[in-house]
Amino acid sequence: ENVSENGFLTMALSHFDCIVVGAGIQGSFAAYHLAKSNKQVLLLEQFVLPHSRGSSHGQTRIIRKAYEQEFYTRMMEESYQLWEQLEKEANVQLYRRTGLLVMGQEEGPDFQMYKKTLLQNGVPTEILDPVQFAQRFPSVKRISGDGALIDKTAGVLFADRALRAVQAVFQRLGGVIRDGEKVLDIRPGSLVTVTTGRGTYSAKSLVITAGPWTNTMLSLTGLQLPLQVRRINVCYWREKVPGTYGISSQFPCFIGVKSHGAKHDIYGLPSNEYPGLMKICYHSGSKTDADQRDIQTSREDIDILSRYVSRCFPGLVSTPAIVESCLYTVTPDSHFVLDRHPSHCNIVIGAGFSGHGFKFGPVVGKTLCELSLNKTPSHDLSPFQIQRFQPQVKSSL
Ligand SMILES: Cc1cc2nc3c(=O)[nH]c(=O)nc-3n(C[C@H](O)[C@H](O)[C@H](O)COP(=O)(O)OP(=O)(O)OC[C@H]3O[C@@H](n4cnc5c(N)ncnc54)[C@H](O)[C@@H]3O)c2cc1C
Ligand SMILES: O=C(O)[C@@H]1CCCC=N1
Repeated sequence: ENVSENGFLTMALSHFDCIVVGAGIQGSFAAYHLAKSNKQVLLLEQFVLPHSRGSSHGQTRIIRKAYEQEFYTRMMEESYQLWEQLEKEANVQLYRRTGLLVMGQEEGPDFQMYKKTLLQNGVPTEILDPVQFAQRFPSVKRISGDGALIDKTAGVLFADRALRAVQAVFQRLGGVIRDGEKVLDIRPGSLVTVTTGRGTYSAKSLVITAGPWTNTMLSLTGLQLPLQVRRINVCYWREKVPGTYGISSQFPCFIGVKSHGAKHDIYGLPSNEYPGLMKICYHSGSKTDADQRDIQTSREDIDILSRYVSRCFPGLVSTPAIVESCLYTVTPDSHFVLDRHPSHCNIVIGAGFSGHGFKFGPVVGKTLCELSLNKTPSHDLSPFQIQRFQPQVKSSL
């Protein structure tokens, strides 16, 4: 494989400053920031790109500053700026502002935390009383006792387009993507050696952003993190009158905070990618294995969604018209892992994005780049350290 068109061995290409494993949104942004720091970077992806087997595929994701934890809201300040920068570099629209409607038990701790974080951080926010809610959203039935607010900064990210854009800019900066090339072995050391099905490469540092395959990769380095892979049913619901909940009718994204007795949040995006269909999902799913996800194990989440849709969204047919699938890689506290490997400081790990990492892609990529280049991280990484899992972290050697 290391033979160029004119027959010379291209040995020079097999050594890089940094190798990134996994070309989902996090690995692609890590590679992009490393290339911007003038590093020679190799981005390895097991599947031929684009693919729909991980967590970063699909047309849309929610972007928002509304979070229960302030550290995410603060990181999003920078993430918005970096998304805008990528839009300019790639000359493509990646974000459309819609606002985010947050609904939840008014006096409950979750809803109160969203409200507090938004207000304390000066995020443009509207609080709606029941009368204002009914006037503004006649097509949504508010659950009695629910409060409602709008994060006005929120909107939709065009996910597939974003992934293509960041990879294209990375390549324009001189970065190398090798797709259809699965990493089979990792040898830690002052130079890390990575073997794929097609060749062996070395680098001063390695970034592992393997999504649902993270523990498979980490087992090659003697580490296991407490990560669970979950299959998410991505459900689209037909509008009885097309456009009722449409992006063009200024309908917002929404989060129903543990609504209607559900253990997890329910969230949705206005109809857009499939005309006449609104995407509404449950923020959990059945445990699976990254390579076994197509074996459906449970429909419990779809039943919860159907009940919610029929109660709160009377303008939708309450059985899904399309069900696609996607994977979450979830940590015990739902916070990310952004850290160095505990035994090998030149191996950096970005994992466990727990179903809410896409919007942070640019800032996560920047952080992984900083860790990999031994720079001081721009954000406080204490919520994301591996040591918080002790004693659940296992050595697999
Ligand atoms: C249904 C759904 C809805 C979501 N909604 C939102 C949302 O609204 N807002 C938001 O911010 N986030 C959302 N998320 C979460 C977000 O999409 C993920 O956090 C993010 O995509 C994770 O990206 P990743 O790069 O870590 O993983 P992935 O995209 O899975 O990338 C990992 C890559 O590593 C590759 N890889 C693995 N092993 C190897 C190997 N051995 N060799 C080479 N390559 C390898 C994989 O093939 C894959 O391409 C949602 C997720 C899902 C599933
Ligand atoms: O990250 C997001 O915004 C979405 C909606 C809430 C649950 C998870 N993903």
